[in-house]
Amino acid sequence: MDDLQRALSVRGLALSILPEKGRCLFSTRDFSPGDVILSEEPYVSVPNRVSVDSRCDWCLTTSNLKRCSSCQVVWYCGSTCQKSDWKLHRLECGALSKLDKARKKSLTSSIRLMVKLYLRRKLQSEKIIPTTVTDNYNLVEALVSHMSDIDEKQLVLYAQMANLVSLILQLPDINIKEIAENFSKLACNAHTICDSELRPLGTGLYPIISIINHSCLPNSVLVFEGRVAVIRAVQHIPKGTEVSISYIETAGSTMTRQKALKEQYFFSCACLHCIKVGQPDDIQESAILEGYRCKDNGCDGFLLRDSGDKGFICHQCGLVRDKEEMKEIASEIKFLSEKASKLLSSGCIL
Ligand SMILES: C[S@@+](CC[C@H](N)C(=O)[O-])C[C@H]1O[C@@H](n2cnc3c(N)ncnc32)[C@H](O)[C@@H]1O
Repeated sequence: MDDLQRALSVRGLALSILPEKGRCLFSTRDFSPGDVILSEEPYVSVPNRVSVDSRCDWCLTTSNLKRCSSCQVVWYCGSTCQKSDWKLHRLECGALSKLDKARKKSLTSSIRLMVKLYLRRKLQSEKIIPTTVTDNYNLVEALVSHMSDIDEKQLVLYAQMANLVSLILQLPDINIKEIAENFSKLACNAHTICDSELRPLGTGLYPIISIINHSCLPNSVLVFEGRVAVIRAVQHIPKGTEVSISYIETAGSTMTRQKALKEQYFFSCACLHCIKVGQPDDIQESAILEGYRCKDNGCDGFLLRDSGDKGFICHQCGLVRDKEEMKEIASEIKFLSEKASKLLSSGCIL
């Protein structure tokens, strides 16, 4: 911990713990908009499984790919990327080569990410890959898992996935429960690696960046430069401020954001945006973003997502419309607007 604090303090950051949020990063100096606060290589990463194109397992490009002739699963764009990944892929290749064709085809990104996580841990513990204060498995151990919040169905799924990982790895002393817990950690800590146009390329685990908490009014943003994750300030961050990013699409109503955060990250956001829930400007903003007018008996209120997630409730007359009704309304609106744009483009409406 002291070594990590020292490494962070060089960057103008400090690790702290808040009772309501757990670990967090604070600034120990001022940052200006655009400043790079932190950048991190992934502890492990995998390309997305894409139907037509494959991606280089190291840099995630789709150009000049050649498949590993031995395992027939992993692709590289050239010898530089292949060499960078070789120590880990040598082990992974041996494990994947033993799988039959159908199993190889059904390998998901999450399974591959977990296999790589355990192989990297093994290589670091055997000192084949060096360990540093910002690149070690202890940082993965420290991640939150929310195991006690997960429902039974999800736990069963994680246990099945853990069994598959264990079958692929064939390592002695492998702990299925620990692998299942690591799947839960990935769910609330791994990041989707995107290109500059926000197209998803892969998934990576960045254990230092994973210390950063969420705000719907964040002072920083996570972007990717290739596989490197970069945290940049989007506003002036004075010394002594918590660094925050947004985990979700912020262009949603307060209830929609709260629902997304609760479902994936198991917390209720209490940022300055969220505490305004129910206030006139929050209702106005939510109505613009979600766009349903009540219109029941001429009511001019807005249908907004209800906090209990039953459906939508009119803030003016209190009418509740359940999710099915809202789905029907949404598809009717879609149908009508498609019809209108067809008529417009055919010149029938002037
Ligand atoms: C990626 S981790 C962030 C670091 C985490 N606080 C820790 O102790 O490792 C995500 C988890 O942090 C907590 N968290 C993040 N942002 C929060 C917030 N604004 N309020 C409360 N908890 C938050 C939630 O438990 C969430 O699942």
